Amino acid sequence: MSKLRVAVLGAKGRIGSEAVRAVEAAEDMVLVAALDRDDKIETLTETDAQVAIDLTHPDAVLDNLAYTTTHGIHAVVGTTGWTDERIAQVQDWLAKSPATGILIAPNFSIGAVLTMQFAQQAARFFESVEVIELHHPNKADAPSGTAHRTAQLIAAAREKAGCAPQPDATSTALDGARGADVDGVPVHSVRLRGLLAHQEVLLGGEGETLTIRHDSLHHKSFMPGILLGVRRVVDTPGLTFGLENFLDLGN
Ligand SMILES: NC(=O)C1=CN([C@@H]2O[C@H](COP(=O)(O)OP(=O)(O)OC[C@H]3O[C@@H](n4cnc5c(N)ncnc54)[C@H](O)[C@@H]3O)[C@@H](O)[C@H]2O)C=CC1
Ligand SMILES: O=C(O)C1=N[C@H](C(=O)O)C[C@H](O)C1
Repeated sequence: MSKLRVAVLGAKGRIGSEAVRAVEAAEDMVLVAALDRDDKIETLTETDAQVAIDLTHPDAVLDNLAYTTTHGIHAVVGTTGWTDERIAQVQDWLAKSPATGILIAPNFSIGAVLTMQFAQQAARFFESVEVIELHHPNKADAPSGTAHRTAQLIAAAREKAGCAPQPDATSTALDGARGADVDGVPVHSVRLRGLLAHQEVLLGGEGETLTIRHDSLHHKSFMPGILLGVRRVVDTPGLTFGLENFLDLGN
């Protein structure tokens, strides 16, 4: 069987450099390009890349996807900063290149994906839910893509179940003290040297709390998810949002 021809964008970055090593070590893949900021994206077509893994920056990812989609190159995207408008733009490009697949995953680690699933499952049983994400201080965006997605999933589950808005009697607060509001769910961002990527979902009800916590302690935690995404995206045309769609989670 021929090997998948894979390129990494953001190859000199924290997660991109780990992805380069993971692709090189995968027996069913060959790394055809490892590009960073000053390299020309045309290298993707020159090297006949089948899949591009984008681990760059929210300011760069859309231009990269415009190129890959137009040229029929599948993409596995870990870069964050997704809004409804940006996703709609990607859908427009895909409509003109219907055989192309794009996977956008807010988080490639299995533990983080399960955290989102468990939080979504638990959300309707508790009066209050808040999300705290904790990352290294070099991170460009806040809140994290994972926390944003977690809060959206929680809010959707609560709305579907007809939950009342969360109680909060705060009448005076310093700006930011109650976090960012994502669809009614407060999301708090901590940036601290020594951390990598961590998240807690706090759920509270009468006389009890439930805390769901996940810790990524090394960038290796994201690699099995990225490699799975590469293997699956070539046979999955259109946009897939979330690695859970490629995992058999039984729901
Ligand atoms: N979905 C997931 O599981 C994960 C996602 N991420 C996300 O991946 C992104 C990168 O994170 P880090 O590696 O920590 O950042 P980083 O700053 O260490 O690396 C980003 C790299 O992309 C390069 N770059 C910028 N623009 C580029 C362009 N147009 N073409 C090619 N390369 C370009 C930069 O020079 C840099 O080397 C962030 O959005 C982060 O949130 C990070 C870890 C896991
Ligand atoms: O920047 C990071 O490091 C990470 N970014 C992703 C996010 O914003 O959720 C995934 C993980 O948290 C690591």
